[in-house]
Amino acid sequence: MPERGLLIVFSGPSGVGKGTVRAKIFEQENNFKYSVSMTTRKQRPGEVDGKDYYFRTREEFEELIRKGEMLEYAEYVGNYYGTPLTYVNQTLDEGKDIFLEIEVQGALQVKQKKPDAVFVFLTPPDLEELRERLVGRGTDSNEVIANRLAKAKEEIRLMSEYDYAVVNDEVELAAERVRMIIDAEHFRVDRVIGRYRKMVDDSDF
Ligand SMILES: Nc1ncnc2c1ncn2[C@@H]1O[C@H](COP(=O)(O)OP(=O)(O)OP(=O)(O)O)[C@@H](O)[C@H]1O
Ligand SMILES: Nc1nc2c(ncn2[C@@H]2O[C@H](COP(=O)(O)O)[C@@H](O)[C@H]2O)c(=O)[nH]1
Repeated sequence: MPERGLLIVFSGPSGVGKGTVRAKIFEQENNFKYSVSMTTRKQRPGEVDGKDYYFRTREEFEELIRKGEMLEYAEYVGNYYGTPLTYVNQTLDEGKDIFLEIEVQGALQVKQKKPDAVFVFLTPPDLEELRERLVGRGTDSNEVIANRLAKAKEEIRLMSEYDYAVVNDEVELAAERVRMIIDAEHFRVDRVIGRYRKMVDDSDF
């Protein structure tokens, strides 16, 4: 049996740069898998179904919740977002690391169900910079931006639930910090001890 992969939960307020930092990490790292989320939000121009998100109706999403097929889900600013369970479990069973990019309510559910996951919170240098990033991205109305900023304050208050806080001042630096955290997590004694115990138990001398 391969050692189980690492489940990395990557959160932070909308617009902080999670997607941007994740893309930078994935440029240099091809051992990770990415969990494509499901949402009922409207598809933005350029977004691809099955790559950026699985875009579904509320009815379809609620049916999957009923069938127990979501690892976690949350309502965020009027839409459902969630993580399909099967792909995550399959990937971990294959011994590969998997990256979830999700908001805080969902992350707290994962913490209950998969306590050995690694929880990383990406922070903005300050709230004004966060607002500028949301405005600069140009994907949301002023009303949606105001709602997302209000959510951001709640989310930052819950940062203490995470294992690591990484500031996204510069994309390259933030990506390097997250990579270092993941590397270090691979060397945790509780992850490798089982292999060494077996080696010692099975040896003839
Ligand atoms: N370090 C940075 N410095 C300046 N701008 C940044 C930085 N990181 C990301 N951005 C910009 O901020 C905007 C938001 O980034 P991104 O879409 O990656 O955020 P997100 O956290 O994934 O948002 P959401 O949670 O809503 O999906 C983008 O326009 C991106 O180019
Ligand atoms: N709980 C979950 N949150 C998710 C998931 N996928 C994305 N998200 C978060 O939702 C907000 C808004 O995203 P946007 O694409 O509309 O800007 C953001 O914080 C995402 O990280 C998920 O599967 N579960």
